[in-house]
Amino acid sequence: RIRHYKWEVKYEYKSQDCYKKLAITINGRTPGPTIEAQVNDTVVVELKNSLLTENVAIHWHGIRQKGTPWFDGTGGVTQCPIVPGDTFVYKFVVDRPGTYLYHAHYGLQREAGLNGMIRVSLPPGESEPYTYDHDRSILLTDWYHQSTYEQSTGLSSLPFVWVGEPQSLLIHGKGKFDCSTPGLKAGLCNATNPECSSPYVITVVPGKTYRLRIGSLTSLAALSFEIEGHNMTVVEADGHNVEPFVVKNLFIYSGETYSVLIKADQAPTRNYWAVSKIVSRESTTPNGLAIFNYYPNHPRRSPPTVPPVGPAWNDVASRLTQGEAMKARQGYILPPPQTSDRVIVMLNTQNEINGYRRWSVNNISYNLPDTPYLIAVKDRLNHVFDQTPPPDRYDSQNYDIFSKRNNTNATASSSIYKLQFNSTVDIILQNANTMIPNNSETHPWHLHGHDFWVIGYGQGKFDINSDPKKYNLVDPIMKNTVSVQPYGWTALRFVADNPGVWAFHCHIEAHFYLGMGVVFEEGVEMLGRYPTSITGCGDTKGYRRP
Ligand SMILES: O=C1O[C@H]([C@@H](O)CO)C(O)=C1O
Repeated sequence: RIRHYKWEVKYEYKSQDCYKKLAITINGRTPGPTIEAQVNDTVVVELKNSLLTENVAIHWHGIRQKGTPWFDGTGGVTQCPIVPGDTFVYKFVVDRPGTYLYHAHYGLQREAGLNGMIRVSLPPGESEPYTYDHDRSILLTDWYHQSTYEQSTGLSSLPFVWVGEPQSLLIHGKGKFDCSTPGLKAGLCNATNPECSSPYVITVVPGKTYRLRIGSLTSLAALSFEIEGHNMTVVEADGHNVEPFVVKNLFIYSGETYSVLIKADQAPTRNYWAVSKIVSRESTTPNGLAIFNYYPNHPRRSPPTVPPVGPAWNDVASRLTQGEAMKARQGYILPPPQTSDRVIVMLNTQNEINGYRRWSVNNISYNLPDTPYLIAVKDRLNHVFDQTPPPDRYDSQNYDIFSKRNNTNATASSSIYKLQFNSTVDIILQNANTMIPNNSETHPWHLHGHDFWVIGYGQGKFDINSDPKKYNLVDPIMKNTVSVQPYGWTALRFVADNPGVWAFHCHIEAHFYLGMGVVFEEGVEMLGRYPTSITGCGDTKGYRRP
């Protein structure tokens, strides 16, 4: 079946958290409409760019794009961005059930609210290995009052201006900023604006079980999500069934999705709080609040209690515990290849290059070329990006991940990793100290075009001789996004079996913008003709294929 969507993307003033700001909307909404499809449906999105002065591209996060790498929606990697006034047609098959996301993948546009969810259901007659009465989806985001222009200018300026902590946390597009905050410009914040005056409501019928699909597309924040007084049983992560485990609060990083089962089994005479809270950074941002409404109580009736405070922001151990608790569900285990053909260790560092603040992988900070790689590789336009391959290792013997380093030899580059088609690749993401003493951050890494097995986590420096012996090669979960904890490492394995060019990057929007990512290429020579709609920029202006 074809699922056809017609979307218009434009800037509009929105007051998601009572503060008026220019948001990017789809058909007037942020989050945009949820794409609902069944396994093996073809999704067609006809996207009109009405941003007037700005390009756009949309990435279908978690959809592997088998056979359609040109519709991955990654500006500079898989397509030329869509110029103002143009309509671009994305067309791809959703080949697996589960919960996925979509969002802008151009500049910092995700920050402005261009995001939404994708829900792929099983074909009729097939069922999930768990039962529930109703299915609901919520998207968690953080929200800044500055525009993408102000943010991106600050990030690429001397002196460096960091985006700072978000002003609000939104639950499915709704939040509440305190309009009595001193220093606000008159007329911008209006606590009685109907767009924000009541929180998001999840209505439940007492006694019923809900599958709640939770996605995070924060720009920066790692979150803890909880529903007062209710346990959650995690059953799905990034489209894969997990061996069920119960949590009081769910840690969720930007780019991840989870399904949890929640039974409405508490006193039905009242409502409860649903809370999102920033973890892994010491943030001043107030918690996001929604109402978990027990029918027939009034949906706007505030719960009689104070919202739960959630875990401490710096409780790394609990976050690692959740990661380790996640295993592929019995009966749904796809064991990884037991050995790999190549191991790439990626040291994540914050650097300065010519005085400019950047993030790097093995001392290389990523710069996108003007001509998308997919076209450049397919048509052998070797001059459009750096041809020296990036390194598979950093100098781990002499690098102290626990101390502040200047990393003066970091450089910017547009080089890419060429992977042998069908080879098995291990990636070890190694975290380190930032340029601030005694500070290391959390980074969610997202891989396009593939799922990977999460085969190991650890604290401190990864030891290539002993740590691989501890890998879980029996029942590891597959995901498309995984976190790397402060001063820790995460190991993942994937098979390079999807012809195309694929970004792999930190999902913190400002970090990718500052170079924290790499690009993999595999099997592009096997691809047929790409659609000409992806050309038009860099060396492909007025282009005829060689
Ligand atoms: O890239 C970043 O810069 C700031 C800080 O390190 C310097 O202001 C921060 O928290 C980041 O994640």
